[in-house]
Amino acid sequence: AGSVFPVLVASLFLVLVFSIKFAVFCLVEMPSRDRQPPVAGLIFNQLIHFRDLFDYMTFLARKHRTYRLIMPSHSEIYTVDPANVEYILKTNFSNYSKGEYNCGIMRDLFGQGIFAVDGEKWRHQRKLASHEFSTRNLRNFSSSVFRTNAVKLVSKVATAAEARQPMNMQDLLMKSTLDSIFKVGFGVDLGTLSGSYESGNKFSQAFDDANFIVYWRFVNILWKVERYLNLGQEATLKKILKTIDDFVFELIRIKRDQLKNGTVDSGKEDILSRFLMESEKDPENMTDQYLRDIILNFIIAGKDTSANTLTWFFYALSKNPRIQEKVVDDVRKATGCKSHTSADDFADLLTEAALEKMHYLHASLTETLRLYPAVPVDGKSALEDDVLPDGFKVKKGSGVNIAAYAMGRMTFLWGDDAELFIPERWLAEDGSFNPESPFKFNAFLAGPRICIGKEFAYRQMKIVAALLLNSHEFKLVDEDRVTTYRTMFTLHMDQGLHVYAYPRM
Ligand code: HEM
Repeated sequence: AGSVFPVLVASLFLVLVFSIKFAVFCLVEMPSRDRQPPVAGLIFNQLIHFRDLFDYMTFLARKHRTYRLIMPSHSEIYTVDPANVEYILKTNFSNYSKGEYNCGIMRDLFGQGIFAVDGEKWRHQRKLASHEFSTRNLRNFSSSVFRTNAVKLVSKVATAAEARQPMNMQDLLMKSTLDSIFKVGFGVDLGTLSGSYESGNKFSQAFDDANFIVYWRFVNILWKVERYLNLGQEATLKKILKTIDDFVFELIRIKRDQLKNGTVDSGKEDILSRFLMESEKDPENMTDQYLRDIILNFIIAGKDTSANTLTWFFYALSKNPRIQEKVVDDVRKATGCKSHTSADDFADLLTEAALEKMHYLHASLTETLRLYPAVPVDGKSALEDDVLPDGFKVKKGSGVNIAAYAMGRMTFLWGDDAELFIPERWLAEDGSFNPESPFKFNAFLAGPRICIGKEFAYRQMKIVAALLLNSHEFKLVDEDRVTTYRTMFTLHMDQGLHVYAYPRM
């Protein structure tokens, strides 16, 4: 109790300072309209609304397309204006970096990995990763891994369907995508879906918990004090990070041994092996610690995003049986498969050409990302004073956030039916997919830091969705249950997605 007291005093003091600052803003700055974005509140408001944070941002964005929240050290600006988004992500890219504020929060988990660095470190990793993702080798290898793992997933679902048992699809999808990313990224069969590898499951749970606790720091301005005193969530995080680190360093050790013994197949080197070979040329910079960071960033990039999107996709389809049937028609037409086929046979039909023909499935996944973007908010920091296209000033050091979740719900962007799930909005008259500007639909962001894995993710999601839907029909266990997210970096469904599956003819 003794160590809690200083935190309590510090909190009260900060609340007092904040309240005075806020009063000064309201009384002095607001009426004079210095053309900074309107103040929508204090960062404390986000603390109160932490559980429904992204909906709270949506609520504020309906009032002001660009607004700011006041913090002790700086303002955090939020925008849903596509012109601003284009300006921040592309036109004046060099003025909007991740910044020390965001990177400082993320460092314990993400280290010096691509998500949490700027400048030279970012350029180096971006170049290496972009090269990897563009190779035909990786495309072929990853597609075959996706097919193999999706067939295993169908078999899990079939077992539950036969026993008429409900299943948590989010859990199964998370395990399946984690297995895929480990195989493609690091050449390792983790086997979390089959439950064959206990430490893989422990690692996965630790990773999700760390994602949640680190995100909490964005609203808990006392996190550094708590970390220093080793209290509460910060004490838990410390333990979790140890589990994560032990696991990843062991992985690096195994891969280094494999490389030394020449047991890596040179035609199919996974991404980690390539980074390791790179590290031999540059051992001073590419230390084990740096490799650990690259690996963790890669996992969060590749596991949570695709699994979260698929989870919301199955949720939307279970809510809309008509759309579910249309997706099944689409995948069967594209593969030339007239009725039920075994998962193994159907997987062979999922060639790149067939996947490209699946316009309705592509539209449904994109509609999912519009309403449930896997990365719901993306934060940058202004290096210099600036003025956004909507005329609002940005002060040096301000946070600038692109609120993708809120953007997907704006009627001024998507029309009065913005909150409804309508894949058809993405289709041209001839049924082909019609993309939107990446500054309006920004689930993958845009500009020089656009997601590297976009094509990879669509390919994976299409293979998994096609195989599952060709074999089973999905219905929610409880139609009336309120479904929401767990606030963190990625849009996890809170409490999972519980469905029944029925074999499809
Ligand atoms: C539905 C799936 C996905 C979505 C919605 C998505 C979205 C995003 C977003 C919003 C960012 C920007 C994050 C930021 O700057 O803070 C990003 C970056 C990135 N994504 Fe994805 N992503 C997906 C899948 C993947 C996959 C499967 C991979 C790789 C296996 C991947 C690799 C990356 C990488 C390496 C970056 C960092 C790019 C940079 O900073 O230059 N993503 N992604």
